Order: sequence, then C-alpha cells, then structure tokens
Amino acid sequence: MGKRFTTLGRYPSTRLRRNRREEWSRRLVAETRLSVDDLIWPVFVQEGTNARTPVESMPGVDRLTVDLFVEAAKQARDLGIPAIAIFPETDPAKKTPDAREAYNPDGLVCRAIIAAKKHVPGIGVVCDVALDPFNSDGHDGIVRDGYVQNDESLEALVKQAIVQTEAGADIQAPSDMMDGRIGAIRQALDAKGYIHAQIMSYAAKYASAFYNPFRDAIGSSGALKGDKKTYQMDYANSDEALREVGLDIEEGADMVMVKPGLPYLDIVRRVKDAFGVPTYAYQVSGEYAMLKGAADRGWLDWNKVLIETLTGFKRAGCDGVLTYGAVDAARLLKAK
Ligand SMILES: NCC(=O)CCC(=O)O
Ligand SMILES: [Mg+2]
Repeated sequence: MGKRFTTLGRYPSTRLRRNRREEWSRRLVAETRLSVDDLIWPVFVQEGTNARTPVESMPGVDRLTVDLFVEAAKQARDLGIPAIAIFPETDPAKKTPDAREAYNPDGLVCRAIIAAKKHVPGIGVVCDVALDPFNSDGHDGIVRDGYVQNDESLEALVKQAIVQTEAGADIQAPSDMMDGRIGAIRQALDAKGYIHAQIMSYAAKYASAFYNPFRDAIGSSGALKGDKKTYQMDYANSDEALREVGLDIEEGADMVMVKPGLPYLDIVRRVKDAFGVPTYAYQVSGEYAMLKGAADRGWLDWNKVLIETLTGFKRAGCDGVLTYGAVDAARLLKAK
C-alpha cells in the first residue's frame, strides 16, 4: 500500500519471469511466509467421554469429549500450534432465554479449559464470549421484545468472560458484536485483578451466510430465530469496520479479528494499515466446507488450497488465522 512505482522498467530489458524461473529464486523473492506460529485451531467440544461426533457439514471435523479434546490439544502443541479455541455444543435442556449456562463455572467450556491447562501446559487457550451456544433463541445476546438487548447482554457476557478467565483461559474472544462489550469485559477483568487476561475482539464480524456449518456443529441452527443483522455488520460496509475496530482497541482489545475471512481480505488490509495492531481473520466453517467439500469430490487439492488461502490471509495483513485446517497446515509446513 502506498508504494509508488516510479521505476517499472520496460520489456524486453525487464522480464518479471526471470525471478520466477527457478525454485530457489522464487523462494528468494517470496514476500510472505506462512508458519505454524500463525495458526489458531478452533475445536468443538461435547459432553461425555471417549467419544467423537463427526460434523456432517464439515467433513474431517469432529466434536470431541473433553478427554479427547485434551489429546487434540496435545497434538496441536506437539505440532507447534500456538493456541486452540474452544466451542461447545450445549445440551438443549440447558439452553435458557437468559443463557445462564454461559457462566456456569462447572459447565463444559470451563471443564475443557481446566483439563487443557492441567494436561497441556504451554498451549494458549482462547474462549469465545457470546451467548449463542447457551441461549434458547440461538442469538449472541439476550432477546427481549423480539430484539437482541445490548446493555442487558453485557452483564451476561462479562460473567462469562470472568468464569472462563478464572478457569484458566488465556484469551477472551468476544464474538457477540454488542456495543461496549470490550470495555465492559476489560473493566471487569481489571477490577478482579486479571491484568494479564488477553482480549481478542471479533471486532469486524459480518452477518454472513458462511457460518451455517458452525451452527450445525454447536447445535444452534435449530434454535436460531431470524438472523443476526441487528448486531453483526452488513457486508456492504468497510468504513464501519474501521470504526468497530477503533472502538474495540480504545476499549482495551489486545488483538482484533475480521470474520469471515476470504471474502473480507480487503477489510483485513484496511484494518492492518489503519491501526497496525495484531490482526487475525477467521477462516470460518463455510469456507472450510466449501474447500474441503470440493476436495473430497476430487475437484480441488486440499493441501494446496489450504496453504494458498492461509498465505493469502498473511499477504492481506493477518498476523494469524483461525482455521479448522490448522492441524493439516501445521503438518504440511513441518514436512516442507
Ligand atoms: N463465534 C465463532 C463463530 O461464529 C465461528 C463461525 C464459523 O466458523 O462459521
Ligand atoms: Mg463493536
């Protein structure tokens, strides 16, 4: 961005194919490097022991009981993946309008955090802060009078961030898009002395049709009434993303995220250029499904499109990517 091309050169003295001719030369001029250090692996958890349930719309992805989640975390750590992100499937009987299961210190998420921290020290644990897995309305906030209430939702989100921090989670990642939640969570964490708790804000999260497989994975698609357009962003907007990100940084976010990923790389680039803070993108469930589903039919080469898309995120300005392909990518990068 902002580079001025004053010496473009001219054919035939200038031939851009010279630098591309040999593999060693292509390596020498490569601008972007993807590394295992750039990966965050989102993992789905479920109740029970020693069981995994395939997520039908995400071929190759399973929901795991906490004991198997610990094994997965070990595998991620051994591959050098810096962090995992936990997403729970909640028993429908525990879903209520006030989403109180979100801040149950004995709930599935807290048990997964405690187990990971005990058995897999050294891997970062990221936790979602949002009410949709726990809410009988399937919304990220509390619904009253047919509307997702902002300030009322903040109270529940703050409680959720606190119990997850107390269980040992390193990074709170609010994905709810309520106004003011980063400030409310930061204040509450500080007031309790959790000054080292990191916040990765889903700052520019768009109301997207690419989330459907995720809702199958956590079992919230049946519950969801309506859509999320009154709190998630309109995909027509880009300046608004900068306002969202700027506010979250001022309210105390340590890292910011753009979501979904591939159709929003222009937003990543603008955010990185405007703020220069640690910036992430989420290669979401629908993006995974679209690539993996095509690869499973033999229409795409999974390994190649995975590395190409992740490198594209980095080229656009990401410091890291949340991807369901993290383990595959880590293996491929290791083998290189
Ligand atoms: N709060 C986390 C998500 O909504 C994930 C979406 C996806 O992977 O589709
Ligand atoms: Mg916001």
